Amino acid sequence: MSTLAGTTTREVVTTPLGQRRSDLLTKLPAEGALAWVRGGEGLVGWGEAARLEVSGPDSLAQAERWFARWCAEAHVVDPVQLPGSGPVLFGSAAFDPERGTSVFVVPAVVLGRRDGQTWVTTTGAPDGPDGADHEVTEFPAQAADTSIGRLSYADGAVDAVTWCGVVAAAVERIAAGELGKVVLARDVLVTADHPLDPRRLLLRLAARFPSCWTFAVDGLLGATPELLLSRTGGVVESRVLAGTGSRAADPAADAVLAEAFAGSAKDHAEHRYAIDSLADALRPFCTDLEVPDEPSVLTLPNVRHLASDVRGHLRADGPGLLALVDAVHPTAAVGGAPTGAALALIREIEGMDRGRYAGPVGWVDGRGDGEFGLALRCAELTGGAGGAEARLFAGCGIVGDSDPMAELAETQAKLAAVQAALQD
Ligand SMILES: C=C(O[C@H]1C=CC=C(C(=O)O)[C@@H]1O)C(=O)O
Repeated sequence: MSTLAGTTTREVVTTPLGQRRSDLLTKLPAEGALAWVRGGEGLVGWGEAARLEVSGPDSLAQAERWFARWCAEAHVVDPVQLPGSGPVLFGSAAFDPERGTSVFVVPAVVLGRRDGQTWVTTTGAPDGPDGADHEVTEFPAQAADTSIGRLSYADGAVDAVTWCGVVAAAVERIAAGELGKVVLARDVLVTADHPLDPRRLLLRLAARFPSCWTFAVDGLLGATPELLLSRTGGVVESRVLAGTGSRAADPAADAVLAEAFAGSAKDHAEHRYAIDSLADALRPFCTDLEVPDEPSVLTLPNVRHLASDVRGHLRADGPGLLALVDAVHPTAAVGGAPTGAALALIREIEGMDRGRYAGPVGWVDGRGDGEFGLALRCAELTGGAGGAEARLFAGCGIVGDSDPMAELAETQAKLAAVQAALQD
């Protein structure tokens, strides 16, 4: 299904706003918030100039063609000429496009900041209500601080005990030689007394996880530490994560955990699968690809991860960013290895519809620059506008020596990222 709003020539006008410091996320309205922000820079958007919902194996390719046609019919005024200025498409793709629906939105208004420069882009019919005069106002501060009251949690598709059994079954299948790694996930349901304001969640996540990418697309909100792929001109970059260690409040205990984690053979094995899958899929499109020999440790408030930053130069005839995302997804950070066997096992035993969790989420502009992360550490607001319900997700890489109880504890530590942001 696809809808292309507006039949008249579109006017896409980017206006420089100079050096502003105010928080981009505070500009968002409560309805239809779109965001991709890290360290105070990035893009926020609202309103819909066009929207595409698509499912099936060629969803990302369809979205790429659709946005190219949309841009070709637009009259663009863009004196800023930075990645993210001019026409922008936000997207949140299903983890498994054969089972889920991917959502793409061209916002009516985008507020962007990069390298200290701020701009606003408005899209609409010439002289229409969403035209270049659109006011960018700040919402009242209390909107982000409004209490949501008590939170109550319930099992998602699979309860915790059953999920441990699912992990044990996966370990047996790995031991039988069917595959090397599979990522298994679970969800929990949360209901609040009062409506969940997406801006409240986004502001709290961005403040607590400044090294992560805080995102919102069509009711899926989170702060992901994992960059699937970015493209800036001919340069592609990725931050591959896999392998997770716990944190302790006491500094001495935390140092002990950090040392054990850095030397953990199990976590290094999990990481190797993920980095190999990304590098193998990306290399054919690149003239060169720098892949670190050893991962580094990324420390977050709730967990620590093994991380590898990959960088390459695209071949001149390379495809667009959405096609590249399609080529690399799912890496073994969210699927497994080999990919086909892992996806088949996830469909067979996970017992949950992932929807857009663990799928690519981010943005692409009319030049083909953009950033897509993996939708991790996230909540899907399920109650509609003004709703007080959400689904939270977390998954873990399972290898031959995984212990189901330890993996359950790992999902709990990952879920804590959004839970802390929800709590008063
Ligand atoms: C699948 C998730 O995390 C991935 C990213 C980092 C570390 C992971 C791990 O150690 O299992 C996962 O591969 C999730 O957070 O839901």
